[in-house]
Amino acid sequence: MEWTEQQLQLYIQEIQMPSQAHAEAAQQHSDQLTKPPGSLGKLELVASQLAAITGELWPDMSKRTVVIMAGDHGVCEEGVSAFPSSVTPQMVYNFLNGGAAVNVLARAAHADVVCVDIGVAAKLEHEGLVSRKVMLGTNNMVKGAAMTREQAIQGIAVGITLAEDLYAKGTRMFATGEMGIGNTTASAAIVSVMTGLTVKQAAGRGTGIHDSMLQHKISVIEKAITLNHPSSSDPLDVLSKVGGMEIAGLVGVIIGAAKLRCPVVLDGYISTAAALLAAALAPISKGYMIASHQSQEPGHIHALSALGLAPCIQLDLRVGEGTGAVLCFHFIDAALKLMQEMATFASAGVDGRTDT
Ligand SMILES: Cc1cc2ncn([C@H]3O[C@H](COP(=O)(O)O)[C@@H](O)[C@H]3O)c2cc1C
Ligand SMILES: O=C(O)c1cccnc1
Repeated sequence: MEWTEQQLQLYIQEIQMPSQAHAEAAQQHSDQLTKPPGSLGKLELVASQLAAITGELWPDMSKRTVVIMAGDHGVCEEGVSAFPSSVTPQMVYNFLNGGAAVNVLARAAHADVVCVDIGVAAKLEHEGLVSRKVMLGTNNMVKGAAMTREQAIQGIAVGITLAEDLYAKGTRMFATGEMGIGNTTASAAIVSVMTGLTVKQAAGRGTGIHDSMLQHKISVIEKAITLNHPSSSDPLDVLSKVGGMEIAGLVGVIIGAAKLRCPVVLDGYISTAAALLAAALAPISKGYMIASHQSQEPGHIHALSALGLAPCIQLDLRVGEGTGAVLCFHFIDAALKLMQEMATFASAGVDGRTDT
């Protein structure tokens, strides 16, 4: 089914604010546990946020899914990645066969992996693949728009309907993952337009490009922005002109998760570029986002702070796929377990503070 822009806006209007009352109730409980108040730092904050999101004090987050959106980028013909576009479909099969980094980390974190072909240039067939191809790779953004506005909306709709389907099958927590050679170029363009960072600040080494290729990548992104004039006040314009189809899909997953009152754990730079667009389209969705980690891409921390988010962990990751987001599930599990299992000052007979 094709979505119109109006349908998307109507869906977005249904997103509810996370419940401040539940956040406060969770914080009050946390303050009664046998530790100095606030001393568990982000673990306490995440537990309160989960209560606000779900409306339950200790929600069951055991059914969790990392959604890997895969798409190709026309801009790769400019030479912006250390690897060829052929790696995108090859890695899709690797995900489906369980051999990628994200698969291993997902098994360790008891998470399901769902891989979606939303815009891979090659024809893909595998019984485990979710085939939702909107286009055969984006157009080269230095020659025109990466995709049409309608295709951007279709990509978002794919992400939303997938989130709805997964929710119907029991998923209560989402992680964003992606695969698409060239997608740190599209992400840097989005981050630059949406945050006002210069392209030089927003562009990083992606798969590990050397200095001269990085300079070239910066000039390619600058050229694409000059040619297409994406409007920072119109996220669909930015997505269609300098985005990527897997990024469109992730915008949809984020908006869908927010509408479904589920936390959505963001991975690295590409996921955060999608989150900037989702937040611009649906500001309330920000309350449903958890920033998992700080990527080695230099613009990532700035993109996160533009969203008002702070990463839970810093492991020098620069692989994407959803790896950091899935690792963060362990941290979230720990936060919930502490809240449920720690003794209170009263139950353990521990004296409270005396300085008040
Ligand atoms: C084997 C391999 C596995 C990956 N898994 C994620 N990425 C990551 O690298 C790509 C982005 O970097 P760039 O913009 O420089 O192309 C994306 O596909 C991202 O998911 C991979 C890249 C490679 C080569
Ligand atoms: O931050 C990321 O997610 C990232 C960084 C480099 C390459 N691929 C992904």
